[in-house]
Amino acid sequence: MSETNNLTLHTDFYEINMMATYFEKHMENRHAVFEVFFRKLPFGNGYAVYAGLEHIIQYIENLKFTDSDIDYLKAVTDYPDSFLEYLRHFKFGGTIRSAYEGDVVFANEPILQVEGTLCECQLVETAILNMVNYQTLIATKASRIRTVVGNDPLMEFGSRRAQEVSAAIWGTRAAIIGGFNATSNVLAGKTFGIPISGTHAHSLVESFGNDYDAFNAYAQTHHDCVFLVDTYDTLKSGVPSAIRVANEMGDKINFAGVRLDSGDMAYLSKRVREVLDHAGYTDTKIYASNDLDETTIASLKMQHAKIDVWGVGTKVITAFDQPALGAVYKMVSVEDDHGKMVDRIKISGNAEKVSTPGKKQVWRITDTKDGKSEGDYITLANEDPRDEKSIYMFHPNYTYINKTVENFDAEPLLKTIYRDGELVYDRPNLAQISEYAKKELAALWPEYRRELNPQKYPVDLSQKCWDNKRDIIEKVRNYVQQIKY
Ligand SMILES: Nc1ncnc2c1ncn2[C@@H]1O[C@H](COP(=O)(O)OP(=O)(O)OP(=O)(O)O)[C@@H](O)[C@H]1O
Ligand SMILES: O=P(O)(O)OC[C@H]1O[C@H](OP(=O)(O)OP(=O)(O)O)[C@H](O)[C@@H]1O
Ligand SMILES: O=C(O)c1cccnc1
Repeated sequence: MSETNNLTLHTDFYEINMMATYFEKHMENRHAVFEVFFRKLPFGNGYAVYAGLEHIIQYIENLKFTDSDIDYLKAVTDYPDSFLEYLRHFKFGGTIRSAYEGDVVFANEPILQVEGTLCECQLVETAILNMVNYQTLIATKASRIRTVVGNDPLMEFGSRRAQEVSAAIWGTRAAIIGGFNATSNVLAGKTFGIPISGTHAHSLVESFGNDYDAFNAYAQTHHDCVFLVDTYDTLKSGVPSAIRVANEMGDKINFAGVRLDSGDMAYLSKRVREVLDHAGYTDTKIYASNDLDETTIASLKMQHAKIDVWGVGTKVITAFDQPALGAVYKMVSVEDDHGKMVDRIKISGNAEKVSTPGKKQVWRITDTKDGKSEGDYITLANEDPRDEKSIYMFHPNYTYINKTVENFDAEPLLKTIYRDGELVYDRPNLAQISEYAKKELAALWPEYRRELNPQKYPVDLSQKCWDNKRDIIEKVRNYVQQIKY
């Protein structure tokens, strides 16, 4: 959260162990390129909403082994003093290219790239994956919920159920990127400038022992009032007590809403709406909470529930139905003994798991006429489709799925955030990021956006990228065949 947080040791031990080996073998300054990608979209969604970059920037800004870090490593490892001294003076001097927070991203394409010395690339793997994996997952879950909620206000209520403090705070921020409007978490509000929003708990009513006294007391201490009406009996006691207090207080309060937190919310919301309207409170909103997610909300919408404001906690902040995104960080190119960059691959028996070697760029291809998405086109970093009149896009594994695209615009997805250790990215605020996210999502065809069984968005390789991959697979195959032990 705080800019002064030093998370340098927030890395897996094996990263520093590899750094020690590179250092001993005088390879620490070899140039390398690593890329982050995930293999499968979460929740069966048609896209993911990228988040995590702000925390990565805060992490990189504070990346430094402190004296106490060095003392700790000296105590628990057998690292030679020369390596510990190297760590003491370690400074991140690499280049990071990344999607922007709020970008829609897809499986099997690089969403972040780190280029620098072998050592610096290796050290940052764990923290970068930690931040991108969690925040992208939450932003995507939030976006699914936003899809079914339409334009209704959507509040994040999850802090009490989040996987500890940092997840609550950064998860809330990610939920805002995914389309939530406000949070109940006051620290997240202060830290990121998120609007804070809140009603009251059942304990307020229990403290007074009845709805009327509790609402009355609340109304005497707050102008804007949303009363939680389900503690004892929503229709017999909760709503009538809220109306009585509102009538008595008149203009002294803004009777903004009532909140339902249990029972059949389709039935109750319709009945409560009738009662409020009948009493003349047609502008008073009905809030709903209680284990909501995109499925229950879609169902409530289908039942024409009269709910105006949605509070969602557990299911968004914990990404309840899928606990991890599974993004990985893979080496794609490294300097050899002769100072030449060689592309690297990770082979797998499963074609989908074979990594795509080489430093790459992802181009978002859109139709010039309507700005709508045609697909993503992965090229080697030195290719630029903007120089071409038409591009041939084909599926990397099923090459018979292909198309030729003309009259297109191509926007690079990976933008430079750090150049040689220097932050060159002008960071937008969270409100700007969520506006951007909304705009990017709108550029996707609705077929990719629906939350149930969406169409698969094309993520294709350029011919050069594909040829490079095939050549390297061939080389690895030859190498494996000639091994004799
Ligand atoms: N009309 C409805 N259609 C679909 N789902 C609903 C409807 N009304 C409520 N739900 C959802 O059904 C679930 C009901 O949860 P639960 O069994 O805890 O019932 P409850 O009435 O809230 O009881 P409790 O008082 O113990 O909280 C919640 O996830 C809620 O959001
Ligand atoms: O259900 P979620 O989506 O996670 O939303 C947050 C929940 O947290 C509160 O319940 P809790 O029982 O913790 O406290 P309460 O006494 O205020 O009802 C609130 O009433 C919601 O039901
Ligand atoms: O303000 C609320 O209504 C609220 C806050 C946190 C959790 N549940 C509800």
